[in-house]
Parts: sequence; structure tokens; C-alpha cells
Amino acid sequence: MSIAANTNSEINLENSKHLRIALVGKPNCGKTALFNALTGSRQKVANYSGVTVEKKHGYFKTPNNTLVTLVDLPGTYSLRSRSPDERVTRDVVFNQFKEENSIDLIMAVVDATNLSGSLRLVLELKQTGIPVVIALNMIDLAKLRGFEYDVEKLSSLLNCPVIPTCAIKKSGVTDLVAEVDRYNQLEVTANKWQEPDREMVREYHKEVHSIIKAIEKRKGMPSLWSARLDKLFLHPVLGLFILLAILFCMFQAVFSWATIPQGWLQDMFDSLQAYVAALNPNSFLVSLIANGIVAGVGSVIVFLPQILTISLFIILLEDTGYMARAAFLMDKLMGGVGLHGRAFIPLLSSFACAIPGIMATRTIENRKDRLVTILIAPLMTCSARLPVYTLLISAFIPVKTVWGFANLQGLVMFALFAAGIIFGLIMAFIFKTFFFKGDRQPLILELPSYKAPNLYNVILELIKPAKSFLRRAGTIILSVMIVIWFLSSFPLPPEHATGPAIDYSVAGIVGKFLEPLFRPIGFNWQIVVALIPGMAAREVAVSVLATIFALSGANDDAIRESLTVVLQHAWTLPTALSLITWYVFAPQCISTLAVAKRETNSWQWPTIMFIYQMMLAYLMSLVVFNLAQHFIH
Ligand SMILES: Nc1nc2c(ncn2[C@@H]2O[C@H](COP(=O)(O)OP(=O)(O)OP(=O)(O)O)[C@@H](O)[C@H]2O)c(=O)[nH]1
Ligand SMILES: [Mg+2]
Repeated sequence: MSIAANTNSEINLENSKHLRIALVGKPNCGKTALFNALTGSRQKVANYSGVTVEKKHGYFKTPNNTLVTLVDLPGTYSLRSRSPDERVTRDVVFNQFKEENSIDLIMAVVDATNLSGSLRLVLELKQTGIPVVIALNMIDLAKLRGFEYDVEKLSSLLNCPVIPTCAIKKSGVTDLVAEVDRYNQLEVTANKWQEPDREMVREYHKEVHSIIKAIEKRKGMPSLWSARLDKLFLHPVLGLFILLAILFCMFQAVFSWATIPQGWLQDMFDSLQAYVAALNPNSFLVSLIANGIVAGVGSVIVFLPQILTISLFIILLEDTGYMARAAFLMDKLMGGVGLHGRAFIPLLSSFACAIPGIMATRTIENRKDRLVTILIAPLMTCSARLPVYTLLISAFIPVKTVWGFANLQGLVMFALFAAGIIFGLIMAFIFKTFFFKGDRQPLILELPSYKAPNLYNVILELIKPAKSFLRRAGTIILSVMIVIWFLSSFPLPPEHATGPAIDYSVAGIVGKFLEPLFRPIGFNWQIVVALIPGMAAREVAVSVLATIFALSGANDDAIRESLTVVLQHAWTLPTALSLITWYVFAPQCISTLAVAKRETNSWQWPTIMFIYQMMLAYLMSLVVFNLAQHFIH
């Protein structure tokens, strides 16, 4: 069997042949699952089209000591390639990337439950002259649905090896690797591929049809369950209701399940902070560790259960195949504001983080549609906002049950997410009407069949956000917090100072200098100080507040209280509401702007993104602050 290895350095390049193999196939046929099975990688696998949007490399060695570089590619139905992600696949097949060598072998992945959708691409691939080996994947599902094929005949008709595989169970993988070892027996011919015109497409279809007729020993049935469930989930009224119910449960879960482990973590960090602080109240080092590191980083880490809860919901929606249905349901609504139906999945991914969301827009063909989607992606509530929302909601929104069953805090969180979506749609409408006029293309998206979520995959995908969250806490947040501690502690106050030491520090001075600018929207100087490093990573704002309040309280021997309680005393409700509003809209993330620059290849779009978000945030906070003051006082 193959030896899994992920990095170049693990492989001894001497004394071995080297082959470059590309995985090519229609979307959602299991290319990445096969890639992971062959190379031991952990690339994202999910049950909808357009999961992979860029090329990924992995490595393995065959029993004959051939070193293989395997390239996982975005799915495509044809080499004609329309959208940016599909173009990557075509460019790899035709060796358009200067920095890479040409492909020696194509591993064509064919969905055994849907041959007609897969074989046309195989016929095109055969035209390239590059040797092809076919993985007849999802053979388990095909069998289950009653399909039976004459594999040998398929192999002779297409004149290439065909290996039945089940990528998620790794079955057939050994045979596939054995075919790689027989590479020398395969013929390389000249490239005869031409961009297919209508007539050629018709010819291809005919050929596919006759191949299927010749090899199909028994015709299976499409999944009965999928058809039944679709009647429910795709129903124009009931379906929307179910979608809303699912999202509602997700936010309720954040404030019911997740708050329990969050409480444990909070207690742990509070005791740790108190313990460290008590070691030597006058030492700077102790203060740095207690108030800067433990209070700052701890205040963010306690939100891990929230991040995991939302991630779990999204992973389950992706893995079961529901996500593509949600895209269809939303298509009408999104079409109403001029958004492309394909914008749904990138926007939904932006709930985890705008960065993969913006990258996922590569599946959108039309540049204008893609730009609009990129511009509004940051308005979707990413997980980095969760700590800020949760903290402020816990501090200012009472724990109350409304309508007999709903948790009020969960409802407010739901409303914040909804605000992001609604304003995203409004902005899309404005952009589309004034800047990117154009016709709307219909959404063509193959609906995957429903599957029970794969436990291994769910755990694997859940570990990823947990890891990246903790990594952020341990790197960027930790380093920002150390800097913030210094800026909030020095210079030291003059000898007979009356106020807390932080008032005399750099952070205090800068915050107070900028405060007038933010006074109309109700922000005090502590918030202003928190917003600046919050640009590096949104959650940092929570850490900064924790440190500022820890330092402010350190002098007057106050009993250490949790940040939630401190905030309740320090801020008014209008201020809190204004800050929450700011977080819904403000461009508080440099990495998002950087990715927007990379994906659009210009500074123009991230600049527009920054300016419109800033204006929107200020304006909305102003409105909310004034309304709240008017009604609450
Ligand atoms: N039952 C079964 N499911 C499979 C098999 N291979 C993949 N899957 C599932 O099919 C779905 C799609 O798999 P991916 O590997 O993400 O497909 P892909 O071809 O990389 O998709 P894109 O990147 O979107 O083009 C996932 O839910 C997998 O778990 C298989 O052989 N049998
Ligand atoms: Mg993939």
C-alpha cells in the first residue's frame, strides 16, 4: 500500500521515479475524499459542490517506489471551464502554471451513482492525450441503489483502466495505486482537445448515452429518501420555515448548551488569574501574567464552546447534503436583490470566517456577481464576533424566556446574525443597482443525495476550527495582549496620582485623545482602545477590555469580578447596544481585506469594502445609540 506522507521533506527523492497525477472529476464526486485516502491529508470534504476551490498538493509512494505528487482540483463538468475555480483545473491539465511541471497521469473520478454527469468530462479528458485512470467512486452507494456495471467493458470502451472505489472507506485504493505502477503501459498521445461547441457537446452526450447503455447490467433507482426529504426541505413555504427553525436552534444552542462548559472555563481562568495575582501584588511580571496574559487570552478562550457549537451545526448541514437545499431555497430571495444563487454557499461559509467565504466565491463565473459577493461577505457574522456578541449579550440582555420557549439571549444573537444578512442583502442590492448592472444568471447546482453524517469526518472538521481558534489565542491574541499590557501599564502614574494608573498610560492617553470622535456613538475611551488592536483579530477587543478592567481594578483592591459584571457597572445599555451594532458592520479584520485584495487582484475593492463598512458601522451605531438613549432614559 501507499506510504502516506504530507510534506516534501519527508520524502527521499533519490532512487525513485516521480509522477505527477491530477484528480479530475465533476463537483462532489469524492476527489478530495480520495486525495485524503491516498495521501493521508485532511483537506475539507463535504457533501455539496464547490468545496475545493484551489489546487492542493499531496504525496505518496507506490509499492514500486514511484513517488507521486497528487494534485487535488476543483470539480468541473467540462474542460471548457467558466468560473475561476474551474479554470484552475483546466490550467493544471494543460500545464499553464509556469512554476509546475506537466501532469503525467489523470486520475478521473467518476460518480458511480451518476455516470451521465461524469462521463462527458472523461471523454474530454481522453482528448488531451494524457493517460487516464478512472476511479469509479461511490461504488458503495451505487450498489446500494441497485446499479450494476460491466466494469471491464467500460474499461475497454474508454480504453483505460477502471477501478471501483469507495473513497471514504478507502476501498479500491490499493488497486488504484497498482494502476499507477503500471503507468508505463499507458499510452501518451498528442493533445486533440478543442473547446466543445454545441454540436460536439451533443456528440459527447450521444457517446455517453451509448456507453452507459452498453455497460449498465442493472439500472438502479435514485435515492428514494432524497426525493422524499426534498419534497419537505425544498417546499417554498415549509422549507423556509424549516431553514429558519434550524438556524433558530443553532443560536439557542449557543446560549444553552455552550454556556455550561463556558462557565467551567470561566471559573478556571478566574481562579488562575486570582491565584497568580495574589503571588505578588506589586510585581510587574505578575501583573503582566495575571492581567495581560491570563485575563486577556483567557477571556477569549472561554468562548471555545460557542465556536464549537456553531461549527458543529454548520458541519452537519454540510455533511448531510442540506446545505445545497438551503442554497436553492435562498435563491429566490437572493435573486431579488440581484445576487447570484451560487453566492449562497460562499456567504454561508462566511459565518465561520469571511476568508474561506471570499475564496469560495471562485465558483461564481461572472466577475460582477463575484465582486458583489466578496464585498458583502464580511457582513455575515463570522465566529470571531461570537466572543464579542456573547460577552455583551450576557452582560446586558437578561436571562429570560420569551413566548414560553425561547431564550431571550439566543433570540438577540439570532437577530444580530439576521441583521448581518439583511444588510448584506441591502448592500448587494445597492451595489448591483448602481455599480454592477447586469443580467442574473440562473442557479445550476446539482443536488447531492442526503447522507448520514460521517462521524470521523465530523470530528475531523470540528477539530479544525477549534485548533485555529486556539492557535489565534496562543499567537496573535497573546502577542497583542502583551503589547497592550505594556501600553496600558506605562508610563507609570505620577507620585500623587489620584485616578487608576491606566489613565496615565499610553493606552489611556490615546483612548482619551480619540474618544471625542466616537462620543456621538456612545463609546468611551476603553472601547476606543479595544477597537484599535481589534483590527488584528476581532476577538482581541474582548481581551483588551478584560485587561483594561483588570488593570483599572487592580489599584482599588476591588474584588475581582467577571468581565460581564464589570461591564454592567461600567457601561450603559445604549453604549453596549451601540458597540454590538458597530461589530455587526465594522471592517474589524485586516486578514479579510488582505484576502479581498488577493482574490480581486486590486486595492480598489478592499478599499471600497473598508469605507462602506466603516460608514455603515458609524451610521448604524449612531442611530442605535440615539434611539436607545431616547427610549431607555
Ligand atoms: N458513500 C460514499 N460517499 C463518498 C465517497 N466518496 C466521497 N463521498 C462523500 O461525498 C461527498 C463529496 O466528497 P468530496 O471529496 O468533498 O468531493 P469533491 O469531488 O472533492 O467535491 P468538490 O471539491 O466540491 O468538487 C462527501 O460527503 C464525502 O463524504 C464514497 O466512495 N462513498
Ligand atoms: Mg474537493
